[in-house]
Amino acid sequence: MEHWAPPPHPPPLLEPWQIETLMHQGHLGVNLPEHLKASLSRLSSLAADFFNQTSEQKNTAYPASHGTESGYYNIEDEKEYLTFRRKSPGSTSDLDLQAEEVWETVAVLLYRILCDISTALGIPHDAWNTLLEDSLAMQESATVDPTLPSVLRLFKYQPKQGVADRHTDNGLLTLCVGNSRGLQVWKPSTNKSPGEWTDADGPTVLVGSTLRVLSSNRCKGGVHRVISSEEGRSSIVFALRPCLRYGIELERFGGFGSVHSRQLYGTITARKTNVNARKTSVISQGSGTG
Ligand SMILES: O=C(O)CCC(=O)C(=O)O
Ligand SMILES: [Fe+2]
Repeated sequence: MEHWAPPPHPPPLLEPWQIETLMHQGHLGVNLPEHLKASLSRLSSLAADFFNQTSEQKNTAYPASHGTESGYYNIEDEKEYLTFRRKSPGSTSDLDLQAEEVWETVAVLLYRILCDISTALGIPHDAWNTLLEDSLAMQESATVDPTLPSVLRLFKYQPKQGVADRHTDNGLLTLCVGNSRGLQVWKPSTNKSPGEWTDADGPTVLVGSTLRVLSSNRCKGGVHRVISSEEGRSSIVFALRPCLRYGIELERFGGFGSVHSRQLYGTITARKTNVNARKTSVISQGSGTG
């Protein structure tokens, strides 16, 4: 029998003009497949049930750990959010299972977009393999694995006060799906017009700083913020961040030399203030979920 090798990478997802737009402005509104929309909407209603519980129930079910990086976190009079980082062993709650399903589907979608970007930039698709190890599905683990920083976040912004300051996410790519307006993206200036904030147009993919750096700035970082709204807002955010276990040969990405992923990501995160933490100091350059 003739042997067929498996396809080396997933099939293209976006049109070349969409990839060009994403790389140029750092963000892009995307149409999601129907099955993912249904999956997100189930997660959104389970998230609403979760947020309707008492603080004690929320803190007990998902204790915060690693600062803002895992579990339930509440910023008084602003927003509350639940961060999934791993699958708790033995968990069978509907919310956990739905989060796991959304993680897998969105991670694969972002991986396909990463491959589309690679095609546009002449980066071999397998250059991403070590950076995505164990990240395309939620890993089961008793404790948070510091080498796997990807997160799925469910936000509930309070009416009139829920915000996130201007920032670029840290990771590779982020998908934000909100139930109403509030997310704004920065449109870079062109010859004809100055830069401006515009409302995100539905589900939005954002380029994170790690991808910007790996692409030697050929992909711009997606600058965004969340502004308050009368009715408040809920959103689901998945941030695909690099696995921090291996060195990266930068030649494969069109650069020079090599760097350990942990060092690269550490440098990127060290320069920023977390826009999802309680405010303690003046923000210079913010970073959010991704
Ligand atoms: O709620 C959103 O849609 C975006 C939140 C955000 O930018 C972040 O957490 O980094
Ligand atoms: Fe963000």
